[in-house]
Amino acid sequence: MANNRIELDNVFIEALPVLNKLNSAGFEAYFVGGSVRDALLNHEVNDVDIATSAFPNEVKKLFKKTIDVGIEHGTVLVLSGEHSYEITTFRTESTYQDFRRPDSVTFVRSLKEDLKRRDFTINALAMDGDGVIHDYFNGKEDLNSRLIKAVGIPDERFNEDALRMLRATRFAAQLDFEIDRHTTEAIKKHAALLSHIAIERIQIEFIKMLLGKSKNKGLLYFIKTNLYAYCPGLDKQGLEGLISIEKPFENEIQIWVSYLMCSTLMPTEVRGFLRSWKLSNKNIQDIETVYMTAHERLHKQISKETIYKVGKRLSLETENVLALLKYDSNRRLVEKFYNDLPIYSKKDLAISGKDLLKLTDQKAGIWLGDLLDRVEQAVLDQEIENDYSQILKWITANQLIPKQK
Ligand SMILES: Nc1ccn([C@@H]2O[C@H](COP(=O)(O)OP(=O)(O)OP(=O)(O)O)[C@@H](O)[C@H]2O)c(=O)n1
Repeated sequence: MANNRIELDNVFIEALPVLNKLNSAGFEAYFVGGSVRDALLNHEVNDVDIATSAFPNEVKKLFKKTIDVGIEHGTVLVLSGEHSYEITTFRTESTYQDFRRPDSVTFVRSLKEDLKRRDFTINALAMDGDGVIHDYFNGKEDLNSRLIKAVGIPDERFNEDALRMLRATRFAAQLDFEIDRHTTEAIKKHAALLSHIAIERIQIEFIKMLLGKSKNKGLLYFIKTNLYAYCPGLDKQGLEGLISIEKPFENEIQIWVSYLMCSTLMPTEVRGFLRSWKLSNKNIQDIETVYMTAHERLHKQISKETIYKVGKRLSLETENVLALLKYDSNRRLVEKFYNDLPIYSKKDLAISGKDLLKLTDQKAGIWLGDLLDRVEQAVLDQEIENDYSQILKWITANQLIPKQK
């Protein structure tokens, strides 16, 4: 058992009196969930959750100070010294009607039954007061292999609570873990269920994912599994923009501004987008202020010509080019395209307006400007080379010279 036991950290030691009291009254009690996972990973543990075989009324009888925080789900908050602990009765979750949290729970006396209904094997670990780990679903092995794997059948876990799919990508980002293949497949299959989940819950996981030290790992799963398509207004370009930002994000405002700068959203659509994520008015105001300032600064710094050409090359609106140019890494990307351009302006075309007038014996008019625009686009799109005879051939083949009156 020695290698199955860990040295208890202070946060756990402080909570031992609570565990001991439950044990002395004849109940089982364990530390569960994220605290055990994090302790095994040698990560800092800030607060601990406790699961017990005692029913809520039995917990309430044992402790002097308790608050019913989620009694219908079996959770009682116990105040002990300077600390408070959520104590939840072992439970199974039976009826799921709407892919959200359980609408009816059954209290049970078995730890294994309780762990069985949890989302991922790495979150289905329990630890007793002696530091002994109780691991029924190979959670420790998955921690070692750095793998997020649903407990039991992934389809069932995601049908119980669709938010878990997003939690998987959040944990991938926070822990730098991969998501198990079957679990990933199940997420792809059930991604649409995310639309049943309240935006407030989605927002919390989305932000946690982006604050994760390996945000790109999470984002790549988020895109690959198509989960993003079921979050309000998110587009791939904006998310890919976030991937290209190398520096880790420090706060929520930074994340939203960066997303807006990279997405296809127009400035006029920004407020509606932020509202659809139910952000607070204060946050919306802060995000808009930073976003608009960034825009203005960009307008001043970058020549109109560059923006125009890059936009043409990438088939992007001016606003989006500005967004891409915001970050150094993106600047490099754009410069790459810019440097790859076959021409940098109409003046670089191998054929001129004068040439065309001479060749066609036509009078100058709107048609000439339109024609040069089309030639420019064809050359930028690399449909034809910037070569006098190739351009002429292309113009003739496409009958782009107006008939003489
Ligand atoms: N949709 C959910 C949410 C939570 N849990 C279980 O409840 C525990 C506690 O959940 P929560 O506090 O939301 O997350 P943690 O895993 O503790 O992670 P963190 O504290 O880092 O958010 C999880 O470990 C997991 O066992 C679950 O099975 N399904």
